[in-house]
Amino acid sequence: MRTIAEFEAAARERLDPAHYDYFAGGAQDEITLRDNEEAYKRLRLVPRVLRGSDKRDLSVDLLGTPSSMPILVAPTAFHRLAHPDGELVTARAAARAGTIMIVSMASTTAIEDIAAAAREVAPDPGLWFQLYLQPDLEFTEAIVRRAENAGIKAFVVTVDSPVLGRRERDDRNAFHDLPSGLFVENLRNIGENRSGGNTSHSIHAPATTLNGGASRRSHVREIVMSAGLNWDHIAWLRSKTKLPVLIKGLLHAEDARLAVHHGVAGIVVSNHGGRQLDTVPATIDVLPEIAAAVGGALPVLLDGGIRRGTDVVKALALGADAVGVGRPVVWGLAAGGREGVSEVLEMLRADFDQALALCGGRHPADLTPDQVRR
Ligand SMILES: Cc1cc2nc3c(=O)[nH]c(=O)nc-3n(C[C@H](O)[C@H](O)[C@H](O)COP(=O)(O)O)c2cc1C
Ligand SMILES: CC(C)CC(=O)C(=O)O
Repeated sequence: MRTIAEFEAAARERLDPAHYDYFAGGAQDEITLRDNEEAYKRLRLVPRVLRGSDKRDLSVDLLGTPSSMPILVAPTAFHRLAHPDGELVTARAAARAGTIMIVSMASTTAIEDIAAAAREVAPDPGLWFQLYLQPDLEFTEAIVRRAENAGIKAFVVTVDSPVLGRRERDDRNAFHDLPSGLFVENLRNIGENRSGGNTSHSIHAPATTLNGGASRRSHVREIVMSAGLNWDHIAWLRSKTKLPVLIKGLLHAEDARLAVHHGVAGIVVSNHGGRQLDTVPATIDVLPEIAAAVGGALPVLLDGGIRRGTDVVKALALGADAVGVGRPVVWGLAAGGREGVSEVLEMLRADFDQALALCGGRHPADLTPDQVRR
């Protein structure tokens, strides 16, 4: 396979149509979902020449976590819907690629098992952990401790989901529950026997379904999207961990300034792959103003719509330190398991390396805003 689109086609053939729709879909009219990719097609690259772009080095260091390339695995939920071994496979492939995997809190494999799988491949894998801060802060703190003990190196708090976006494909398919046997393993009650529990987890956990509401029989909690979150919760998390705390899902330059003010370690410019508020801008279109607001004070990551090496080049040139890929990894996983994820990551690496060379760069940091035109 030569492109991410070919991986998506192969994944679609293998997946249950409702699960394909869950992975592929976005909110409402999917305007932002499409625009994330379309926005890159509106931008043109202006290469520099005669700069000796041999001996390229794609590696970056992000808040103390080294990555072999500025292309990370964005957090996506429910990998066992795509492959029986789910996140174990994704983690091994990311570790083999030497890149950072941001593990979703809504993984269908426990963080301890994901970390162990990554360690089979690399002694010190770059695993970060995405958090939906739960209103039950004691419970949230317990998850934080679990992830720390598993050896993760940073927390990424998702802040674009005060309520869940309306995904009409899921409504049409009545896809609101994980199939029996699959659980959001990180939400099992701490100390609970992992083999216990037999009730499906509800995906569309409404904010009214509160802690422990999944079922009286099961001890797997529902994920709660809490609209009450504010900057104090970020301060709270920072007081509970020594690890870097990033926030994911901001699009407004003023929020980027506030992130700097509140001492977060880094930000991820993201619209959740067009799955939350529809009609928000493509992430690449707001990146320049956010990069300007941050002014280099902290690392800026971006995700949404990255499918080609040229997309990576454009994002780095416009101010991102690294990018995340969500669906491409899921397509690799569904189409070909560990080999599939590895192929997707290596395809993106090679594509980026070539585009970097053609732009006259040797290192991700060589790319500059004047190399991108609208
Ligand atoms: C199927 C799916 C599940 C996702 N689950 C999560 C999640 O659990 N936590 C989160 O912060 N973001 C989640 N995201 C958003 C991704 O982290 C990321 O922002 C988005 O997928 C990037 O866009 P891309 O898929 O075009 O690369 C999910 C995205 C998809 C497609
Ligand atoms: C558990 C879900 C809310 C995961 C998610 O963020 C998504 O599906 O976009």
